[in-house]
Amino acid sequence: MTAEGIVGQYLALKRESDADLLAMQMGDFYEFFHEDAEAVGRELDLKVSERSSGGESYKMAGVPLSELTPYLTALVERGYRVAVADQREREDGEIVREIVRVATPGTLLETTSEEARYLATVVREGEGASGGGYGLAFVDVTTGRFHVTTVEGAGAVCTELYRFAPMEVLPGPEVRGDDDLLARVEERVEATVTLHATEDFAPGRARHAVREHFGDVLGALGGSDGGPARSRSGSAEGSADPIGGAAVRAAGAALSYLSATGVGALASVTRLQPYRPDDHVELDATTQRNLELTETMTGAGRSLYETIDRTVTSAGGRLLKEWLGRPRRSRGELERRQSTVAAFAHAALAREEFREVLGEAYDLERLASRSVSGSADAGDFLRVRETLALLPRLAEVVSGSERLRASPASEVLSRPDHEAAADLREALSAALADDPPNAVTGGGVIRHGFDDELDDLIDRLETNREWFETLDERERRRTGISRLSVGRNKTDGYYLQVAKAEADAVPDDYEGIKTLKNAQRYVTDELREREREILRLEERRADLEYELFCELRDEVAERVALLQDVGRAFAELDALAGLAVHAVKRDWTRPELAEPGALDVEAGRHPVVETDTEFVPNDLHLDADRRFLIVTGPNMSGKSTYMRQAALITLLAQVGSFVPARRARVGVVDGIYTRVGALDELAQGRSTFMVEMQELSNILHSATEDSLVILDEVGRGTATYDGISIAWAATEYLHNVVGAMTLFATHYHELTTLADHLPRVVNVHVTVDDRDGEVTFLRTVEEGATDRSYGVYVADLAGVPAPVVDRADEVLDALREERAIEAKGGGGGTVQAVFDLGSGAFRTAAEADGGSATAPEPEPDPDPEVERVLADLRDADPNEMTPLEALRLVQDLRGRLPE
Ligand SMILES: Nc1ncnc2c1ncn2[C@@H]1O[C@H](COP(=O)(O)OP(=O)(O)OP(=O)(O)O)[C@@H](O)[C@H]1O
Repeated sequence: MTAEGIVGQYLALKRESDADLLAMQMGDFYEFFHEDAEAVGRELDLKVSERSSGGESYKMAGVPLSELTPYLTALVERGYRVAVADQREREDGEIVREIVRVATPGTLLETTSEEARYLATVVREGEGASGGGYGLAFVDVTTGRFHVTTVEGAGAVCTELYRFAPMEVLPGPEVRGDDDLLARVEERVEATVTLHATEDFAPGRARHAVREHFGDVLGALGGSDGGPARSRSGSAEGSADPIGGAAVRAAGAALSYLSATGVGALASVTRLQPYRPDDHVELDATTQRNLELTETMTGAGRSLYETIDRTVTSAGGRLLKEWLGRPRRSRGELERRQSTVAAFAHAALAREEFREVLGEAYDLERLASRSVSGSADAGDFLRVRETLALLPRLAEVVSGSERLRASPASEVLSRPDHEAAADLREALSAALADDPPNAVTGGGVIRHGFDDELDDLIDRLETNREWFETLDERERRRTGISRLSVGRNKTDGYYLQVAKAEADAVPDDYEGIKTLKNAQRYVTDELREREREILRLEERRADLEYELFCELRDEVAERVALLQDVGRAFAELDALAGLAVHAVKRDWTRPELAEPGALDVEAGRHPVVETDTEFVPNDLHLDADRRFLIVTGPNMSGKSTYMRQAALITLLAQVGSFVPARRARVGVVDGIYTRVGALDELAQGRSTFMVEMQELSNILHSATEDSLVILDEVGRGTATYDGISIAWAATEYLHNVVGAMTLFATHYHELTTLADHLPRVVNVHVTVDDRDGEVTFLRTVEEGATDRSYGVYVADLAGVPAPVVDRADEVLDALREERAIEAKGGGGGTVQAVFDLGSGAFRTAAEADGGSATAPEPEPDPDPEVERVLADLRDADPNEMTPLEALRLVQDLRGRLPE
């Protein structure tokens, strides 16, 4: 075919696929043309050559067939979707090329990273404005995990997307037009957005895809199979059914996409795991970022995950990370995890032995996926075998320790089918050679004694090879030629080589095939015959071994669920044992889990800050009567740390971990909401105040009385009085209406007075010692408000000249003059109070109106002379008077007043 023909074919195939790049096989290479070649050259530093044909020039870049995988992986990991077209010879001899697969970020099996690689689909029920029910599916083909759920509202969609951090997102047809949602997704998640065929999102088709893959799972899960939402527990009012119609559509579309991209990974997805968002603690995307669970806001320093991760396997690390993003609400499950952590924490010797054995484990979930997709090699199966062999060893360690034996660890370990695992292990041991080569097609993979036919082939091969090995000696003896040797190479095959000087002595049956400078090469009939036999045997052996290997691969693929079970049990125990190690190392304590609405921490610490600071522990107490703490203290005193510490202790407790405290009692929360500084939005050029208000709005809408809310300086992004007003109103609302446990750090000293009038608001402050003008941060949190207004105070500390500081104080007082805010108490019986910014104190509403605190006296009729005095006073303009005139006026007016 001409070059134009090839390029034409390339472009036609490219048009056929919606991939970003196309790799097309041409003989021993995969080639990219035109812009694709440029993109690949740029991304992978690959040489791009300029060709021309028929007056047209085009760019071209290629990679050898055997090296496609690493290049493909690198491109896909950079976010490209790459179609692969293979070539094949038709019966009539013509070479045809067709796309056999599309490698995409969410379907990539050959990944080098240990991170989870989720593909997400998002659909919305019905047309119309955004909001309403959404169905979500998350599938990781590298581990076979497949989660589906239904959520309400676009915010919840972002929350779930942030939790799973997918590599690729497939928006359903209704979501594609929702620019707002897509923009939010793009901002929060670094994923490739792919527009997959609309028809695969259609309810009937999607349901069919789910049924075809999983069987009648929808009925079994108690799902409504597309009908009205029905909850599994039947009790959770208002919460969406995880496997309702929208979720089925999302799941079905994900399955269709996996099968359309042709990676063969679909088979690794063995179970559909529906979940209800309310199984987990609500942790919106902002909060996950603010709490720096898996990455820090600035990129510097260490995240919570990096600080506490002591797992010894990559699957364990992945699971721990997932847990941190999805804390649980079920006390039963949490107590089970805690008991396991406690057992590992106490049984130090057994724990270390357990971890040492577990450290030998390979990533079984990943190996399972490779096995079913057909990409596993013999080395992978050795790793499967070795990892399965750890199961009885780990069981032995557990049963050898009284504490571990009595803990849920032994139940976790007994979940996978040990007998089936042993059978598979034996099958692999029996079949696999000890040190098989990577290539599965060249022989040497299957163990001697596994298959009679193969053994026979190998024996015959050996006999023939031995014949060749001893041939030189035999021929030297037979011919008397001393410089005679036997060799083999690609072009000549086996041959006899005789030094030229002795060439005259060769017998008649020697047939010359090549003349070299100093030697002559020969073959004989028998040698040819033996050679043909060896080639035939070698080929047959390779074929047979490959056949046997494929049978083995099928056998392993059939046990994919078993491998996943073992892999998941190992991951879970690794995560829990890792938490125990950290708990012991940092002297953490097992928190008591309690009903929602209480948080009681004695000598608590911040889990990340404590690792690199001489940390000053602090107490924290919240309960039904003390639900709202206003935290004051100068900049840098430790307010944020104290509040984040509260959130992180709660979160860790709801992951099942121990917590950094001497003692802790944690009421299980339904959500953690935070609103803290706005570093990153600034970088994105958005209005910080707008973002702040959106986040506040989300908290006020979403939090419940079972939630924990952390507010750090809300209202700071606008004019002071607007800021105070918003902070004030938010406090009232959270206190009176929402009732969430709240910690609110503020520099608005004015707010601290709210504690006197809202019954459940309490002031605490972080102490500093500022005697002798030297400031020492004490970091202890004490009851009561600070008696200072810190803005001016900090200016003073910073060395701003005294006249400026004094003047600032005066201006502040002037600003506050005559301004008063009414504090609204919750419930009918609460006294309405008015806050006077001038005096910094509350008065009752009656006092504020000018009366006294007691019952108001009836108003006397106004005296007409007094009215006239007042009228004259109003008309007087002090700016037009000299001081003497003003003095006279005052004297005059006073004289006219009745006694
Ligand atoms: N209890 C503590 N023990 C030791 N160091 C602490 C403690 N609390 C906070 N710190 C350290 O003090 C520094 C300031 O803390 P933080 O950011 O919480 O202060 P802040 O009062 O919120 O400041 P700002 O008002 O400026 O936001 C941090 O570097 C932190 O590591």
